[in-house]
Amino acid sequence: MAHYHPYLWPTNPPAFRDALATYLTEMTKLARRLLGFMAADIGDEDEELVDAFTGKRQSMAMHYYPSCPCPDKVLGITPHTDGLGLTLLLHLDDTPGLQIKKDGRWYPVLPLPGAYLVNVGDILDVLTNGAYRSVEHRVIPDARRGRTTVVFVEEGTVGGMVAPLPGLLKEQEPRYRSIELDEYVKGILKAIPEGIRFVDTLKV
Ligand SMILES: O=C(O)CCC(=O)C(=O)O
Ligand SMILES: [Fe+2]
Repeated sequence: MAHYHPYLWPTNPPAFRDALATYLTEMTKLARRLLGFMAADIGDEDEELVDAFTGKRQSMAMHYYPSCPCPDKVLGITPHTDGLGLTLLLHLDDTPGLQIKKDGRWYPVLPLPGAYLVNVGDILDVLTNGAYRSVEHRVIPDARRGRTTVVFVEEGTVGGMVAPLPGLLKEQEPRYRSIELDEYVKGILKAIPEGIRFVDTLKV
């Protein structure tokens, strides 16, 4: 809990911070379960993937995208892959807007009532040695309706390193070189304005 900073959130309405704390607890449990499924899927029997995320930094954001009369002229969020580990996205309404890129084309990802959108970030890509690929996405505003989302993000490392899980490297060649988390974050911040994906520079 060293990174827990509830004072950053508004005090009005009065129940807001408590509700967020409960939400964070439940999201942490959901993330653990999802990572357990992913670990089983990639043959990570010791659940190194779950350990990589346990007790690590988490963050949350709430996005509001106002409607825009010229949606083809602006972007809600520019194209990117999530730089950190695992993103869980909740739609608070049924306004469309999120798109993912596949084979050079953009495809809409429509909100489903009661469903979370699980977005693989670059660190999860590295930890799983490329088994789970991070996905490029963007947000387009809607012409008539606003859109609100809640984003929960977790970071993962192997002993402070952004690196393929050691257990996987017993039978696979590393697809990424290892780097300390601090250096990784500095790398991302430098790469964004240059329009490059830092994780691409780690590929071997
Ligand atoms: O609000 C959304 O639909 C996407 C947000 C997003 O891509 C992000 O926060 O990284
Ligand atoms: Fe994103």
